Amino acid sequence: MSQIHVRAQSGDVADYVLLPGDPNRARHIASTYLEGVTEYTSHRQLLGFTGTYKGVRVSIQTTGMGCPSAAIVTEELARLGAKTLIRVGTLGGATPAVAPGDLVIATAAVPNDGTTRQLLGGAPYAPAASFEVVEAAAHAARALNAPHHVGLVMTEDAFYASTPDHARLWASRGVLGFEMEASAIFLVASMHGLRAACLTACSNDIGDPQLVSDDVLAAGVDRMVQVALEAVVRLDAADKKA
Ligand SMILES: O=P(O)(O)O[C@H]1O[C@H](CO)[C@@H](O)[C@H]1O
Ligand SMILES: O=c1cc[nH]c(=O)[nH]1
Repeated sequence: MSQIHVRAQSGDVADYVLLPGDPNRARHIASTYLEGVTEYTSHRQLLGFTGTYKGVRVSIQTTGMGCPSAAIVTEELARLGAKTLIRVGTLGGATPAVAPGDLVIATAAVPNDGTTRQLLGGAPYAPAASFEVVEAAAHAARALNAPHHVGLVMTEDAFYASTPDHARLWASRGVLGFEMEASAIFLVASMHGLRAACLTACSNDIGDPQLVSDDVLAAGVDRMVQVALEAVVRLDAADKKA
């Protein structure tokens, strides 16, 4: 049955779904990396595409920005039958150790957002990525020689509230960077028994809205997408054996 926002039918969406925030990134991934692509939705610019990568059926579904939109999309993808969700986003680095264009593979997301607070009724909870997907992504990053970090991110609502002091405080607690969707995707995926992960390319230093140069960011985004797609191939092979 078609959903309210992700206007697709069961069967339109693949088991494996990549989740960019940005619709232009969704179109870029679909047109650059997938074969036999169909666009199954464009409602509200939450563009969705399905095709194949190395013979594996994969969808690319835009989440929009922020947890409210990402939670809606995750919920509706679960209802449409998706099984494994991998966010492919950008993040503000919390520490100079995360260089422009570097890949960050989140193990969990500190939930500094209102959507997970509402869903949890204020109960403490640790929104975490699925170990199997993190492992597959880390393996793919090593195989592709993609500079990468594996660890915590913070998910927040207020893009312009972040300051260098806030970033340094959270970096001292192990946070690698800041983004705006992972906590909601992890929680809603867990509530539906789905696997989820979050890969991000570093687009800027936190507190500095100036993005890294277009070519450095584009190269980082493309490395991230290749890592995500190779992780899907690895997961699919393991899933078929299980
Ligand atoms: O590049 P995307 O995937 O949109 O991710 C990041 O960029 C947006 C903010 O500029 C937020 O959505 C944040 O999470
Ligand atoms: O949430 C985000 C994403 C990218 N860069 C930031 O500074 N914050």
